[in-house]
Amino acid sequence: MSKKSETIIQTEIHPRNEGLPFNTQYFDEILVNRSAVERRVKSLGGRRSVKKEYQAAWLLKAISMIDLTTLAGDDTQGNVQRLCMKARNPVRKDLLEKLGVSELNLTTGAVCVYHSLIPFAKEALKGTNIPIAAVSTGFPAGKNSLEEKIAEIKKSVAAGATEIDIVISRALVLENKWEELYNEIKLCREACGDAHMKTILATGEIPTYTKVAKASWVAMLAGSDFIKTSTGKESVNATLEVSLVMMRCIRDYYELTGVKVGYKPAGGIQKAKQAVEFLILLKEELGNDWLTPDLFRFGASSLLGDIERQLEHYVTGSYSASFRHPMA
Ligand SMILES: O=C[C@H](O)COP(=O)(O)O
Repeated sequence: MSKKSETIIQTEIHPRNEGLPFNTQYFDEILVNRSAVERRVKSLGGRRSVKKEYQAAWLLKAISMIDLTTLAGDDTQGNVQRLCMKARNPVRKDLLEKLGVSELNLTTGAVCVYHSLIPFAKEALKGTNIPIAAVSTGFPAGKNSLEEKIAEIKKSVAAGATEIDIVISRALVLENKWEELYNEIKLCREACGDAHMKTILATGEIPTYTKVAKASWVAMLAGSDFIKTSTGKESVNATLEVSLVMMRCIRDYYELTGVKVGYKPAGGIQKAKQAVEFLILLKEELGNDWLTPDLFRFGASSLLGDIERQLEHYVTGSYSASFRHPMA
């Protein structure tokens, strides 16, 4: 692989997050100032100017960090197979050639499906290293009993999922039952075994950024490998504001433990331009170390299509967005 391609896709194995014993001292005092969050996000707008040759690199990087998702009631074997084909070859060969990175072994970060579709994804991804992520624990509402949640996780792992996206019981956050939430997530983590666990907070259903931050801390203390914003089914899904709050919790947890927890914004990220905004925030808040599929994913069903369209515009010279190379 050429130097140029290597800088686009860099993966590194990060140690699992083993968590810490429950203690409210880590998050008791958190008080997030909403207007400070909004000001910081506003400051991202319109002040980046970046070399044109780096624009495509950002978009290719973004592709490598997509959990290519289908989570619809009408999912079938056929559409999961098509999704997996797309995950294996997310960008047309001729387009990669025109971009000068034809040797790049580009895939999406993972595919994300319901439990019952895992066998079809497994078959369609044979011979690749593309992980299968399964949504579990009564996705999307998370209203199943804890026993059912644990059983569901174990079944998905046995079926071949190597990543499990769990949903938390939002009521525990709303009622400040932090220790109960910790115990629930910890049991889910144990049920995951070697599979990496992403914990969905469903931030659109959490009324304050302070509670989002506290829930993020509880999820990390209980051993989540990633914290994730949303199921994609709430009325408000991933936002830059909530991402800022969660990324800062990840940074503080790293400072405390030396462990890097991953971040996954999900739901409603449909445009290449939006994806780049998330990556700029990530780079500024957590640094280049997090610009890898091991530590950052987009949960998205339609983002890839728009990125491909923008890459087409890029090679025909009509792409106008401007931003810096992700690793620059
Ligand atoms: O986790 C992934 C989300 O469900 C995808 O949401 P989306 O369909 O809005 O991209």
